[in-house]
Amino acid sequence: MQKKIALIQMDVTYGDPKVNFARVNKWVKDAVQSGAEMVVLPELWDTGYDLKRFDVLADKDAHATTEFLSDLAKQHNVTIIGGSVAEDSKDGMKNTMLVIDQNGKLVHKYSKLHLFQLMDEHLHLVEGQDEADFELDGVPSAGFICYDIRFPEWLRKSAVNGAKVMYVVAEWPKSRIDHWRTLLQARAIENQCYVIACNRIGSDPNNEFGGMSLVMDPWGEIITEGGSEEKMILSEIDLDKVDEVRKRIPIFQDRRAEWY
Ligand SMILES: NC(=O)CCC(=O)C(=O)O
Repeated sequence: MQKKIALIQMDVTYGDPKVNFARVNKWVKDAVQSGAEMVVLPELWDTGYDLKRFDVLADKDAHATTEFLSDLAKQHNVTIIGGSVAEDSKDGMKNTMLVIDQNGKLVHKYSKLHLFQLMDEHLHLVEGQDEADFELDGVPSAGFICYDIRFPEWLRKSAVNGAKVMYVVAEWPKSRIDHWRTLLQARAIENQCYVIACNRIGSDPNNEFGGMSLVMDPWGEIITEGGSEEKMILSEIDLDKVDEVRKRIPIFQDRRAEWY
């Protein structure tokens, strides 16, 4: 099974959802015109890290953002890994990933589990209480948000549950972009799955972001990499490769979970 994917390595205007909605509208249209069947957006594409103003900016229960992405998905018959958005939930503010199928149905909602203290998330957000796993077009998949990739046990859980594709959405600063690449490669190799990772570009008052969005195959080879400009990265994945790699080195049979 093959799939054509567009990663939107976009700039995000700090604290201005209206401008960012218009941007995403155009990017999704361009991606579909280029033949993409799936579009992946970065972390907090609607507000950026304007956490201090989440009380006025965050979307109540992510209703408006879900509706916006759902309309786009239906209109263009495309699946959207909707990055993450600022959600004003009943439990508090969350950094929430939305996954929408090509019929506009919300198939998965995941709020970031690991809050990143270096960017003050712990002061403004509450952590999610969701599983990372979901099924999309019959493919076992999982979604993670940025700092989550530093917790291999969290991604491993999804691989053990059967995930063949892991989506990662991020606002990862340029200053640690080597960590980004290395961690993603390790997650792909150790879990023998595709890693599809979309990072933003541009800057906000506190950080310059690094781009380098990428698609990594289950052998850990980079199929496509985004560099450091604002752009759409088109890539194709072949899911049969996951089974081939898992057969060649059968780590899921060989692991001795009773020892660790
Ligand atoms: N937005 C994030 O979670 C950033 C994580 C990050 O930069 C890291 O080094 O980890």
